Amino acid sequence: MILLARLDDAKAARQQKPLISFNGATLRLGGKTIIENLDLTVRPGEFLCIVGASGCGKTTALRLAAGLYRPTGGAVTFDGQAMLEPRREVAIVFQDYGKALLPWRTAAGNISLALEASRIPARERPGRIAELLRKVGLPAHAEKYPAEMSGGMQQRLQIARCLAQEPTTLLMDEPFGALDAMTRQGLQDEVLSLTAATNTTVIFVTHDLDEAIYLGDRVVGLLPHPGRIGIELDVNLSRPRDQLATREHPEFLRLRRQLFDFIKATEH
Ligand SMILES: Nc1ncnc2c1ncn2[C@@H]1O[C@H](COP(=O)(O)OP(=O)(O)OP(=O)(O)O)[C@@H](O)[C@H]1O
Repeated sequence: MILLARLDDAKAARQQKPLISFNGATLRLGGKTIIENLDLTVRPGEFLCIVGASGCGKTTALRLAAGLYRPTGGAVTFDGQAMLEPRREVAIVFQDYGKALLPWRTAAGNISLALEASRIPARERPGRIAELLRKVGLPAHAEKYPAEMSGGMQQRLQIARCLAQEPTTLLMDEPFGALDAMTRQGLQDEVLSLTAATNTTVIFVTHDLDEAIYLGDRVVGLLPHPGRIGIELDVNLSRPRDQLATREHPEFLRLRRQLFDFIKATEH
Protein backbone atom coordinates (compact mmCIF):
# COMPACT_ATOMS: atom_id res chain seq x y z
CA MET A 1 0.00 0.00 0.00
CA ILE A 2 2.73 2.43 1.06
CA LEU A 3 4.80 1.45 -1.99
CA LEU A 4 1.81 2.13 -4.29
CA ALA A 5 1.29 5.55 -2.70
CA ARG A 6 4.97 6.36 -3.25
CA LEU A 7 4.78 5.28 -6.88
CA ASP A 8 1.70 7.48 -7.33
CA ASP A 9 3.58 10.42 -5.76
CA ALA A 10 6.53 9.87 -8.09
CA LYS A 11 4.19 9.69 -11.11
CA ALA A 12 2.33 12.84 -10.07
CA ALA A 13 5.63 14.68 -9.60
CA ARG A 14 6.83 13.67 -13.07
CA GLN A 15 3.59 14.89 -14.63
CA GLN A 16 3.81 18.31 -12.95
CA LYS A 17 4.55 21.23 -15.28
CA PRO A 18 8.21 22.18 -14.99
CA LEU A 19 9.13 25.54 -13.47
CA ILE A 20 12.53 25.74 -15.17
CA SER A 21 13.28 24.10 -18.53
CA PHE A 22 16.47 23.91 -20.55
CA ASN A 23 15.33 22.90 -24.03
CA GLY A 24 18.35 22.01 -26.13
CA ALA A 25 20.11 25.00 -24.55
CA THR A 26 23.49 25.83 -26.05
CA LEU A 27 25.83 28.63 -25.05
CA ARG A 28 28.84 29.76 -27.01
CA LEU A 29 31.20 32.28 -25.43
CA GLY A 30 34.38 33.65 -26.97
CA GLY A 31 34.15 31.19 -29.89
CA LYS A 32 33.88 28.20 -27.53
CA THR A 33 30.82 26.00 -26.87
CA ILE A 34 30.50 26.03 -23.09
CA ILE A 35 27.10 24.29 -22.82
CA GLU A 36 25.73 22.09 -25.59
CA ASN A 37 22.18 20.95 -26.24
CA LEU A 38 21.22 20.79 -22.56
CA ASP A 39 17.80 19.28 -21.85
CA LEU A 40 16.80 19.55 -18.21
CA THR A 41 13.61 20.36 -16.35
CA VAL A 42 13.08 21.31 -12.73
CA ARG A 43 9.68 20.84 -11.09
CA PRO A 44 8.17 23.41 -8.70
CA GLY A 45 9.44 22.66 -5.21
CA GLU A 46 12.14 20.30 -6.44
CA PHE A 47 15.69 20.37 -5.01
CA LEU A 48 18.01 19.65 -7.93
CA CYS A 49 21.77 19.34 -7.41
CA ILE A 50 24.35 19.71 -10.18
CA VAL A 51 27.80 18.15 -9.84
CA GLY A 52 30.68 17.72 -12.24
CA ALA A 53 34.42 18.13 -12.65
CA SER A 54 35.91 21.60 -12.42
CA GLY A 55 35.22 23.67 -15.53
CA CYS A 56 32.42 21.42 -16.87
CA GLY A 57 29.91 24.29 -16.98
CA LYS A 58 27.98 24.09 -13.69
CA THR A 59 28.15 27.83 -12.97
CA THR A 60 27.36 28.63 -16.60
CA ALA A 61 24.24 26.43 -16.45
CA LEU A 62 23.17 28.24 -13.28
CA ARG A 63 23.74 31.63 -14.94
CA LEU A 64 21.54 30.51 -17.85
CA ALA A 65 18.79 29.54 -15.36
CA ALA A 66 19.17 32.95 -13.71
CA GLY A 67 18.81 34.86 -16.98
CA LEU A 68 22.34 36.22 -16.60
CA TYR A 69 23.27 34.61 -19.94
CA ARG A 70 20.98 34.15 -22.93
CA PRO A 71 21.40 30.83 -24.73
CA THR A 72 22.87 31.10 -28.23
CA GLY A 73 20.84 28.02 -29.24
CA GLY A 74 17.71 26.36 -27.87
CA ALA A 75 15.90 27.98 -24.94
CA VAL A 76 15.77 28.32 -21.18
CA THR A 77 12.30 29.00 -19.80
CA PHE A 78 10.93 29.91 -16.39
CA ASP A 79 7.26 29.19 -15.81
CA GLY A 80 6.83 28.78 -19.56
CA GLN A 81 8.48 32.10 -20.51
CA ALA A 82 11.92 32.60 -22.03
CA MET A 83 14.41 33.51 -19.29
CA LEU A 84 16.06 36.47 -20.96
CA GLU A 85 16.92 38.55 -17.90
CA PRO A 86 17.03 38.16 -14.10
CA ARG A 87 13.65 38.01 -12.33
CA ARG A 88 12.82 39.01 -8.78
CA GLU A 89 11.37 35.59 -7.90
CA VAL A 90 14.69 33.92 -8.72
CA ALA A 91 17.42 34.65 -6.15
CA ILE A 92 21.08 33.66 -6.37
CA VAL A 93 23.34 32.69 -3.48
CA PHE A 94 27.05 32.83 -4.34
CA GLN A 95 29.96 31.02 -2.72
CA ASP A 96 31.76 34.30 -2.23
CA TYR A 97 29.64 35.83 0.53
CA GLY A 98 32.39 38.41 1.14
CA LYS A 99 31.73 39.97 -2.25
CA ALA A 100 27.95 39.49 -2.15
CA LEU A 101 27.48 41.60 1.01
CA LEU A 102 27.98 45.36 1.32
CA PRO A 103 30.75 45.85 3.93
CA TRP A 104 29.58 49.33 4.89
CA ARG A 105 26.08 48.15 5.79
CA THR A 106 25.18 46.21 8.95
CA ALA A 107 23.43 42.84 8.76
CA ALA A 108 20.10 44.66 9.06
CA GLY A 109 21.22 47.17 6.42
CA ASN A 110 22.18 44.43 3.98
CA ILE A 111 18.76 42.79 4.30
CA SER A 112 17.06 46.18 4.11
CA LEU A 113 18.64 46.66 0.70
CA ALA A 114 16.62 43.76 -0.74
CA LEU A 115 13.45 45.05 0.94
CA GLU A 116 14.08 48.54 -0.48
CA ALA A 117 14.53 47.02 -3.95
CA SER A 118 11.17 45.24 -3.49
CA ARG A 119 9.62 48.61 -2.48
CA ILE A 120 8.64 47.39 0.99
CA PRO A 121 7.54 50.49 2.96
CA ALA A 122 10.11 51.72 5.55
CA ARG A 123 7.74 51.12 8.49
CA GLU A 124 7.41 47.41 7.60
CA ARG A 125 11.14 46.79 7.17
CA PRO A 126 12.32 46.44 10.85
CA GLY A 127 9.79 43.66 11.52
CA ARG A 128 10.67 41.84 8.30
CA ILE A 129 14.42 42.18 8.99
CA ALA A 130 14.03 40.78 12.52
CA GLU A 131 11.98 37.85 11.18
CA LEU A 132 14.54 37.05 8.45
CA LEU A 133 17.48 37.24 10.89
CA ARG A 134 15.60 34.88 13.22
CA LYS A 135 14.91 32.45 10.36
CA VAL A 136 18.61 32.11 9.55
CA GLY A 137 19.71 31.93 13.19
CA LEU A 138 21.14 35.45 13.51
CA PRO A 139 18.56 37.17 15.73
CA ALA A 140 21.13 38.97 17.89
CA HIS A 141 23.39 40.22 15.10
CA ALA A 142 21.35 42.91 13.36
CA GLU A 143 23.85 45.69 14.08
CA LYS A 144 27.02 43.75 13.21
CA TYR A 145 28.98 44.53 10.05
CA PRO A 146 29.93 41.60 7.76
CA ALA A 147 33.60 41.90 8.79
CA GLU A 148 32.57 41.28 12.40
CA MET A 149 30.87 37.98 11.46
CA SER A 150 32.28 34.48 10.80
CA GLY A 151 32.11 32.93 7.31
CA GLY A 152 29.10 30.83 8.31
CA MET A 153 27.30 33.88 9.69
CA GLN A 154 28.02 35.91 6.54
CA GLN A 155 26.65 33.09 4.38
CA ARG A 156 23.53 32.97 6.59
CA LEU A 157 23.18 36.71 6.07
CA GLN A 158 23.45 36.35 2.31
CA ILE A 159 20.71 33.69 2.45
CA ALA A 160 18.51 35.99 4.57
CA ARG A 161 19.00 38.77 2.04
CA CYS A 162 17.94 36.42 -0.76
CA LEU A 163 14.89 35.27 1.24
CA ALA A 164 13.90 38.94 1.64
CA GLN A 165 13.12 38.88 -2.08
CA GLU A 166 10.56 36.15 -1.29
CA PRO A 167 11.87 34.06 -4.17
CA THR A 168 10.05 31.04 -5.52
CA THR A 169 13.42 29.76 -6.73
CA LEU A 170 16.88 29.74 -5.21
CA LEU A 171 19.95 29.20 -7.38
CA MET A 172 22.91 28.31 -5.18
CA ASP A 173 26.46 28.22 -6.55
CA GLU A 174 28.72 26.26 -4.17
CA PRO A 175 27.30 28.27 -1.28
CA PHE A 176 29.05 26.26 1.44
CA GLY A 177 32.32 25.58 -0.38
CA ALA A 178 34.37 27.89 1.83
CA LEU A 179 32.95 26.75 5.18
CA ASP A 180 34.25 24.22 7.70
CA ALA A 181 32.52 20.81 7.85
CA MET A 182 30.40 21.44 10.98
CA THR A 183 29.16 24.87 9.86
CA ARG A 184 28.45 23.39 6.45
CA GLN A 185 26.29 20.58 7.83
CA GLY A 186 24.32 23.02 9.99
CA LEU A 187 23.65 25.25 6.98
CA GLN A 188 22.66 22.27 4.81
CA ASP A 189 19.94 21.40 7.33
CA GLU A 190 18.81 25.02 7.62
CA VAL A 191 18.51 25.39 3.86
CA LEU A 192 16.56 22.12 3.66
CA SER A 193 14.09 23.18 6.33
CA LEU A 194 13.71 26.77 5.00
CA THR A 195 13.12 25.65 1.42
CA ALA A 196 10.78 22.81 2.43
CA ALA A 197 8.70 25.19 4.58
CA THR A 198 8.21 27.58 1.65
CA ASN A 199 8.15 24.92 -1.14
CA THR A 200 11.03 26.79 -2.80
CA THR A 201 12.51 25.33 -5.98
CA VAL A 202 16.29 24.98 -5.73
CA ILE A 203 19.14 24.39 -8.16
CA PHE A 204 22.26 23.76 -6.08
CA VAL A 205 25.73 23.49 -7.61
CA THR A 206 28.38 21.69 -5.60
CA HIS A 207 31.67 19.82 -5.95
CA ASP A 208 30.76 17.69 -2.98
CA LEU A 209 29.01 14.46 -4.06
CA ASP A 210 27.83 13.64 -0.52
CA GLU A 211 26.34 17.11 -0.17
CA ALA A 212 24.49 16.71 -3.49
CA ILE A 213 22.91 13.39 -2.45
CA TYR A 214 22.16 14.59 1.09
CA LEU A 215 20.28 17.66 -0.18
CA GLY A 216 18.79 16.66 -3.50
CA ASP A 217 15.62 15.08 -4.83
CA ARG A 218 17.69 14.51 -7.96
CA VAL A 219 21.37 14.84 -8.84
CA VAL A 220 22.60 15.67 -12.34
CA GLY A 221 26.24 15.18 -13.30
CA LEU A 222 27.65 17.22 -16.18
CA LEU A 223 30.25 16.08 -18.68
CA PRO A 224 32.85 18.66 -19.71
CA HIS A 225 33.89 20.24 -23.04
CA PRO A 226 31.17 21.08 -23.81
CA GLY A 227 28.94 20.87 -20.76
CA ARG A 228 26.12 18.34 -21.15
CA ILE A 229 24.30 15.83 -18.99
CA GLY A 230 26.26 12.66 -18.26
CA ILE A 231 24.23 11.15 -15.44
CA GLU A 232 20.90 11.78 -13.74
CA LEU A 233 19.98 10.10 -10.46
CA ASP A 234 16.74 10.22 -8.45
CA VAL A 235 17.45 10.34 -4.73
CA ASN A 236 14.86 8.13 -3.07
CA LEU A 237 15.84 8.87 0.52
CA SER A 238 13.17 9.89 3.01
CA ARG A 239 12.84 13.43 4.35
CA PRO A 240 13.58 15.08 6.67
CA ARG A 241 17.15 14.02 6.05
CA ASP A 242 19.43 13.27 8.97
CA GLN A 243 23.16 13.93 8.94
CA LEU A 244 23.97 10.51 10.41
CA ALA A 245 21.14 8.16 9.39
CA THR A 246 20.81 9.46 5.80
CA ARG A 247 24.53 9.34 5.13
CA GLU A 248 24.74 5.76 6.48
CA HIS A 249 21.76 4.51 4.46
CA PRO A 250 22.66 1.81 1.88
CA GLU A 251 20.87 3.80 -0.86
CA PHE A 252 23.00 6.86 -0.03
CA LEU A 253 26.16 4.76 -0.32
CA ARG A 254 24.97 3.22 -3.60
CA LEU A 255 24.29 6.65 -5.15
CA ARG A 256 27.60 7.95 -3.82
CA ARG A 257 29.49 5.11 -5.50
CA GLN A 258 27.64 5.70 -8.79
CA LEU A 259 28.41 9.43 -8.79
CA PHE A 260 32.00 8.85 -7.71
CA ASP A 261 32.56 6.42 -10.60
CA PHE A 262 30.97 8.91 -13.00
CA ILE A 263 33.19 11.80 -11.90
CA LYS A 264 36.30 9.63 -11.94
CA ALA A 265 35.53 8.49 -15.51
CA THR A 266 35.07 12.11 -16.69
CA GLU A 267 38.51 13.06 -15.42
CA HIS A 268 40.27 10.87 -17.99
N1 LIG B 1 32.84 34.37 -20.10
C1 LIG B 1 33.49 33.30 -20.54
N2 LIG B 1 34.17 33.30 -21.72
C2 LIG B 1 34.80 32.20 -22.19
N3 LIG B 1 34.84 31.03 -21.51
C3 LIG B 1 34.20 30.96 -20.34
C4 LIG B 1 33.49 32.07 -19.79
N4 LIG B 1 32.94 31.70 -18.60
C5 LIG B 1 33.30 30.41 -18.42
N5 LIG B 1 34.05 29.97 -19.45
C6 LIG B 1 34.61 28.60 -19.62
O1 LIG B 1 33.51 27.72 -19.59
C7 LIG B 1 33.84 26.51 -18.93
C8 LIG B 1 32.84 26.24 -17.84
O2 LIG B 1 32.97 27.21 -16.80
P1 LIG B 1 32.09 27.15 -15.47
O3 LIG B 1 32.58 28.23 -14.56
O4 LIG B 1 30.66 27.15 -15.82
O5 LIG B 1 32.50 25.72 -14.91
P2 LIG B 1 32.23 25.08 -13.47
O6 LIG B 1 31.83 23.68 -13.72
O7 LIG B 1 31.30 25.93 -12.69
O8 LIG B 1 33.68 25.14 -12.84
P3 LIG B 1 34.15 25.13 -11.30
O9 LIG B 1 33.66 23.85 -10.73
O10 LIG B 1 35.64 25.17 -11.38
O11 LIG B 1 33.55 26.34 -10.66
C9 LIG B 1 35.27 26.68 -18.44
O12 LIG B 1 36.13 26.04 -19.35
C10 LIG B 1 35.48 28.17 -18.44
O13 LIG B 1 36.82 28.48 -18.68
